[in-house]
Amino acid sequence: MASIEFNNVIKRYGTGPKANQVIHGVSAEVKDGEFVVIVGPSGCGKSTLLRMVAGLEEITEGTISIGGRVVNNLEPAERDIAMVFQNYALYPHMSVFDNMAYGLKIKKVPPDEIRARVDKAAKILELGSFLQRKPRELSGGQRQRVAMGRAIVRQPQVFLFDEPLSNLDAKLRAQTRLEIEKLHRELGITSLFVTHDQVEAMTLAQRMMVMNAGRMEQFGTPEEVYHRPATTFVASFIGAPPMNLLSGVEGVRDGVTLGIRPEHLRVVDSGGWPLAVETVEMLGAERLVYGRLGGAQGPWTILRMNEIEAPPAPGQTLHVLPLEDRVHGFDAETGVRLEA
Ligand SMILES: Nc1ncnc2c1ncn2[C@@H]1O[C@H](COP(=O)(O)OP(=O)(O)OP(=O)(O)O)[C@@H](O)[C@H]1O
Repeated sequence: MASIEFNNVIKRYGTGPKANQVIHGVSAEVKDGEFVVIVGPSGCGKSTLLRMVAGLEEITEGTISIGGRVVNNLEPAERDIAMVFQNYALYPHMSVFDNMAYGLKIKKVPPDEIRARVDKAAKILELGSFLQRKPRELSGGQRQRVAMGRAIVRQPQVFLFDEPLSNLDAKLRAQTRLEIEKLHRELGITSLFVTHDQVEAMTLAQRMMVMNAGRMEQFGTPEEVYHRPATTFVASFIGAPPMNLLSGVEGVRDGVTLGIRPEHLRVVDSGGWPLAVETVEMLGAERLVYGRLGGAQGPWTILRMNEIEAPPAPGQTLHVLPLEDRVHGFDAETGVRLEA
């Protein structure tokens, strides 16, 4: 096992005046044995970051270390990592056993040991009864487990996952998520997991790295990121529906954007801010009320109500107030969190 250190990592594609810088100086340390999720919207640079750790992409400036050793100039095979991709890339003509054993055979690991390692991985992943099948005889979730098995048998220092669940349907995704969590609990191998899905990030991560346009906006536990977002970007990216970001609210000084999660707005009998209701969405256990807050600029303000509360009608004006200790303040210009 090993830590992973990013030291002012910069990535440019191309050279000269046409160069396109996509990672703008990322510094962070992933601790030995930690499960870290890199999350952000499409194109923010998360795969590029992962591929630089893997050695599939050159590091333009700065360094990446694995276990205290700078790996910038090491070949992928010398980095002691194993990568799981979104398209499992199994060999179709080989059995599950041979797919998992292949990398070890190439490395001339003795057959007894190959058998032992594959059996152990198959047990952890509950693939024991599928070892003689071909990939086409497996479901998508089982194939993804074989891909993970292939990574496990190599006993790497680091696991790298690039959106491994995005080809699975919602139910299987949730199930495989639990399996990956269990895998990490049992093996404790340092893991970097890339996804654009914030639910996946929140549920899997011990810490998450939230990326936006090639910069790391926050690196913290899911609780920290959710309860103390460092920027308005993080505030609106994590959480669905997103945090309300309000400016021009009565009693709030200029230059401050207020952040309030939809579940932290409460309807009050009188006083409070007027909210003109436009639509109400019924989602089963809860309702989302979309409205315009008096004086506030920007998009809808969203209020989350549980289904037991009487729903407002479109056109009605509610009076709402936030829970006092759940109001976030951000610098309107920079988007950075204001303390106090
Ligand atoms: N080989 C390349 N040459 C030039 N630009 C590239 C190359 N690969 C990626 N990029 C650019 O780098 C930026 C980051 O891409 P990257 O694939 O890392 O994003 P991502 O966050 O993983 O996105 P997605 O979730 O869509 O995969 C994008 O703007 C992309 O267009």
